[in-house]
This record gives sequence, C-alpha cells and structure tokens, in this order.
Amino acid sequence: MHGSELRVAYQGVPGAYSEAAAGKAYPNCEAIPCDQFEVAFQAVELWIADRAVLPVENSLGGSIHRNYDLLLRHRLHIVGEVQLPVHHCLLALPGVRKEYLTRVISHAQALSQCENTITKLGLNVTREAVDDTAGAAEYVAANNLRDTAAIASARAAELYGLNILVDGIQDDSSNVTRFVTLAREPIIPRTDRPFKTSIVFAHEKGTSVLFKVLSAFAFRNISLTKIESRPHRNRPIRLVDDANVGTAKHFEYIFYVDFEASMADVRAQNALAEVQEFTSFLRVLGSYPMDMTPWCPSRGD
Ligand SMILES: O=C(O)C(=O)C[C@]1(C(=O)O)C=C[C@@H](O)C=C1
Repeated sequence: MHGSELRVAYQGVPGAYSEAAAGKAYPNCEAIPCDQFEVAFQAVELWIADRAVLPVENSLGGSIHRNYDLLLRHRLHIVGEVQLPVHHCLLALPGVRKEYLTRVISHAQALSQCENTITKLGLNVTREAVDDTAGAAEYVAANNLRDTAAIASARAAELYGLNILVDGIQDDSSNVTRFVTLAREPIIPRTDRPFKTSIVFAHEKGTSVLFKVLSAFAFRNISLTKIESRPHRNRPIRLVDDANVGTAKHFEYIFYVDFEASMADVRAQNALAEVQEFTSFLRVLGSYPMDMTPWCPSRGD
C-alpha cells in the first residue's frame, strides 16, 4: 500500500511530533489524531486506521513506559521504526515576554527533555504535564493565556498562532525520539536489508533467566540495541520464604529486548529457540526494517 492510501493513527493533535513521525514513516498518509496512546491502538484494531505510530523512547527523556505496557496488552505487530529529531520551541501568545511567565505546559517527555534549559533560562515557572506538545500550544492559544508558555514544535506555533520565544530549548541538539509503527498483520521478514526484531519475555523463577537469554544472542554475535524491564503487572511481587529470617519480597519483571537481526536470519531463529527453553513466556512483537535515514539533528518539527 502506498503512503497516500494509508490512515495512520497517532496520539496528539496536528503539530505533535507523532504526526511528523507518521509523515516520515508514510509520506502523504492520512494522519488520524487520537486523544490517548491506547486510542491509537484501538483505531487499528477496529479498522479505523491501518497503522499506528507510537513513541517508545527518547535520547534524553528515556523510555515511554506506557507504550511498552500497551504493546503487551494489545496484539498488534511492530512493522517499522522511525527516528525523529525533536527540536522544541518555547511558545507564547504574541506580545508575551519571558518575564510574564508563571507556568510552562507540555507533554511530560518534552518537559523532561528541556528541564536543564528551562532552569538555565532563569524562568520562574511551574511545569505542568498535558497530553501532547501541540495540544499544549492549542490550549495556550484557545484560552488566551498570557502567563503560560507551551513547549512544542515550530509547526505547532504556526498552526495555533503563537510566537517562538526561544528556538531549540531541548537540553541537547541531537535530541531524537524513536517511534514504532504498528499493524494488524506482521510483515514478512527479509535479509536483504538491515532488520531489527523486538521480543518480550518473562520467567516464573525470576530475573536469573536474563543472563541466559542475553548469552543466546551474544554467542551468535547478534547485537542488542535496547533492553527494558517493566513490572509484571499480574504478579508484581514474589515472596521467598526463609524459615529463619522472614520473607524476602522480590519484584517481578517482564523484559523487552530489541536485537539487530531479522527473523528470516537463521541465527535469530536459533537464538529464539534457545530463549524459549529458558522462559515461561516469549512473544515476538515484530521483525522490521531499521530506520537507516541519514542523521540530521535539530529542526525535526
Ligand atoms: O506530544 C507530542 O508531540 C508527541 O508526539 C509525544 C512525544 C512523546 O511521547 O515522547 C513525542 C516526541 C517527543 O519526544 C515529545 C513528546
């Protein structure tokens, strides 16, 4: 399917970085705004959209845990990834100066990506998290707020009629967010271009399995690009009785691993066959082409 025929769900309103990521993954697609991440998953499940694009990690702010949890709860497949340079601006109504500000609002991730710069600018402001960056800009404009600035893209400034008070307030100019694209069906993995595979696993006997799982990749020279752990929501705590001393309470985790190989590669197939022996639960979230676009930091709006 060509990008122009695709409906791609994203969280936020027009001007959000997720909308830009949808456009990068599927040029000329119809981007469908959704209130929450979960609504974007549902849009694909209910055939309202063909794909969803979701942020999973940022180079400054770290992982977007909510989406890791949702990947597990829903049955969609990862079919691609997009790395988007994120260039944040401090936006306010025309005529508003930095000294008038008492509050800065944005997506929690965007606030954390700009934390040091906000402090360095000497702004005496409270920080408030809202659903998305462009939504913050829209809110400032719609409510004519002269004491509040939004952190969002230059495109959001244009769409909602705000001024750029500070251009590029992310703490690092190479700020980048990685998004994954999701579909109802997996794609057929190939070996003629670089692929990544994302898996999730757990073991009922706790975290001791982790070393064995990682060695299955190390012995086959498969590089890992990411590892993430999340609480095992169905069984967050394991009690270990020690008759003399009391009861130890261990936390239980689910592990997410991304590795640099396609599921069409025999090395990956053998590694996963081995991993299956060590784990009580294993799911392949997707095998998909790596984003290999040339690196150009900043101005990613
Ligand atoms: O609020 C937006 O504009 C989004 O697209 C969300 C989001 C995120 O969740 O990390 C995406 C990219 C940036 O890292 C900041 C915010």
